[in-house]
Amino acid sequence: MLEIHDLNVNIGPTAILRNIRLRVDHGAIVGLTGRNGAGKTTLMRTIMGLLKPKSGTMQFHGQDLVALHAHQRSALGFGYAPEDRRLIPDLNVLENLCTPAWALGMKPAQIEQRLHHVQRIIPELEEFRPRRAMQLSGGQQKLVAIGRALMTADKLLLLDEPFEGVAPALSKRIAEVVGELRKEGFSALLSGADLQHAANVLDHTYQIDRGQMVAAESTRT
Ligand SMILES: Nc1ncnc2c1ncn2[C@@H]1O[C@H](COP(=O)(O)OP(=O)(O)OP(=O)(O)O)[C@@H](O)[C@H]1O
Repeated sequence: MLEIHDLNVNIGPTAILRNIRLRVDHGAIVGLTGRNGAGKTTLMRTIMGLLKPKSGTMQFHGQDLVALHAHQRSALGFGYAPEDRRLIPDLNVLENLCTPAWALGMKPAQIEQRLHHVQRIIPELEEFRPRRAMQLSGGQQKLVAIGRALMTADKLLLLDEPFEGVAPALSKRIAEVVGELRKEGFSALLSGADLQHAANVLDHTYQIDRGQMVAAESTRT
């Protein structure tokens, strides 16, 4: 489904990603591990179209992604929950959930339908809806960021560091949500220095170090 070959990404004059290859099959939950600064966020941002590769190919269902802008990739069914969540602190959770749907020009009835679907996967969001984003814990904000990504995504989710800085009970809950996404037929790429919490839902884990893939292992039988 998503296939990346020989991807090279520079930020300014510095080579950040080198000869990256990665594959996410339909319905697969794939991990991307590596230390801080290894290049996980850079890879996610490049897949979303927020950074332009220097060279290499990225295809989604055989379609060339490199030629598409970020909003065109969202329209293909991609959702992105960034590491720093990027919630708008003064807006309530409902408004935060709706921002990408508004940006894509979805009609109110369609937004309502998506909200219903997202809340079925993450029921906590219904209770959070009236609260301002700044009133939530870091882990609760991560759940909202996943929900927001789901508002426009129906195929591929990129979850950058979903467990980073999250208390164990909420990490367990986020892993359950990833399990639900699998049941719903989503594919996902999850990054983290430690993906232990998600070990039983990951199909494969890629390991990245200093901008290069060092290993890919199968984690499920
Ligand atoms: N805007 C930027 N300008 C210069 N260098 C950058 C920029 N963004 C990232 N880098 C560098 O690119 C490398 C990869 O960073 P990246 O954020 O992708 O790593 P990461 O694996 O996601 O780690 P972290 O969890 O710390 O974010 C790091 O060496 C980082 O310093």
